[in-house]
Amino acid sequence: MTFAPTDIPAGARYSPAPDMARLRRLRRFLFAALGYGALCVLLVIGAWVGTMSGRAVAIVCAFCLMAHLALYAAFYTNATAHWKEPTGALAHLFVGFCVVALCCALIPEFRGVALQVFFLIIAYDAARLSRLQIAVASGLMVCGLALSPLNAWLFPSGEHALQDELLNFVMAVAYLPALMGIGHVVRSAQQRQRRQKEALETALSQLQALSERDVLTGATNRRQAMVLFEHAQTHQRQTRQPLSVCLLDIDFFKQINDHHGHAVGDRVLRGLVELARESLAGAHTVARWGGEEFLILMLDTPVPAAVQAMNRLRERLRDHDWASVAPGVQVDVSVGVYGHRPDDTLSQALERVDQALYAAKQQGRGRVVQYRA
Ligand SMILES: Nc1nc2c(ncn2[C@@H]2O[C@H](COP(=O)(O)OP(=O)(O)OP(=O)(O)O)[C@@H](O)[C@H]2O)c(=O)[nH]1
Repeated sequence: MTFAPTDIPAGARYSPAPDMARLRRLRRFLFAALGYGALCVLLVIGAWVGTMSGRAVAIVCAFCLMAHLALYAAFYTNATAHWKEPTGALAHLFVGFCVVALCCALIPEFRGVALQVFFLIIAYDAARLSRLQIAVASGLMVCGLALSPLNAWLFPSGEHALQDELLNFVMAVAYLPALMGIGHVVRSAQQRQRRQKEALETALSQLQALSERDVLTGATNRRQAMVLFEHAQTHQRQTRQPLSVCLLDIDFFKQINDHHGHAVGDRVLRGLVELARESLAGAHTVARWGGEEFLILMLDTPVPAAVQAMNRLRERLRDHDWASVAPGVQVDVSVGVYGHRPDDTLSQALERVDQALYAAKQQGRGRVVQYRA
């Protein structure tokens, strides 16, 4: 059943729901930026106490600042949403690689720390990168790392320089498989969690649909019909539009069961719901109220139109060729129609429509009768 949305009062401002994905990305970026901030503080302290070149530190810090301002702009304006990798993990990795490369090239004293920082960056982004992307990033890092021993070999400067550089290189490369493994485990866990969440959501929506439907006919069941009835009442009170309530009962249904069997009776019930749905287009509810009794709620429909619609449905059911269900099956119905008033309670409305149906049965069945007080 569909209801008109509640009107937004004039002058009220519509505020769209915030883009949660964008906010999440921005938060993640700011968290990572804090790490770079800490790195820069460390560098500045190093320069201040005189263990590092102030110029080199200034260059690294300036690069960090510029790169993060550019990244912030991209995240803030949601430009990353159009990127192939909307989380910006690759861009982040690239910035990290440049920072580490700058540190290694300009501040040799800081090389060990810089490499560990790069490990942290990869570990931070590993879950969001594909295996290929991590492999490429790691390969780039290995190449970068290899420059140091190569440099020490080509331009020897001290007794143990080459050995130290080689040791550094081997230690760093040894970390890589572990990092890739961690990335893979985290990513698999995330994917598993996402799949489980999707399966749970699907199961929940199926369960909800099942709990609202009649198992035999697929019509709205009685429990859900009560809920929809209350919604229809609220709708009528808000809009002051007419609401017609109809109760339809198959005439002599017991005889269909007795002559043709219960299975045929079941198929007649299913066929009736199908035909009712076809002939009652619009925002109407067809609910199985009990055995062979159906409640029909017709929103925004005055009683004369509802009576007309019920007569059409009755004729359609009567004239329908039921031979495909079982030869010789005839179906006719009695219907009570009640024009719901905005101040009616649920039980009042149900009692009145039931009285109208009773009158239809009393008057000889096979007819539509409107409730009269
Ligand atoms: N096949 C089938 N029959 C059902 C189902 N639920 C109720 N019935 C049958 O519906 C019949 C209702 O019989 P009655 O209440 O005597 O009504 P009727 O024969 O339609 O007579 P009137 O309503 O007075 O015209 C009973 O035989 C029930 O067994 C169902 O789910 N499937």
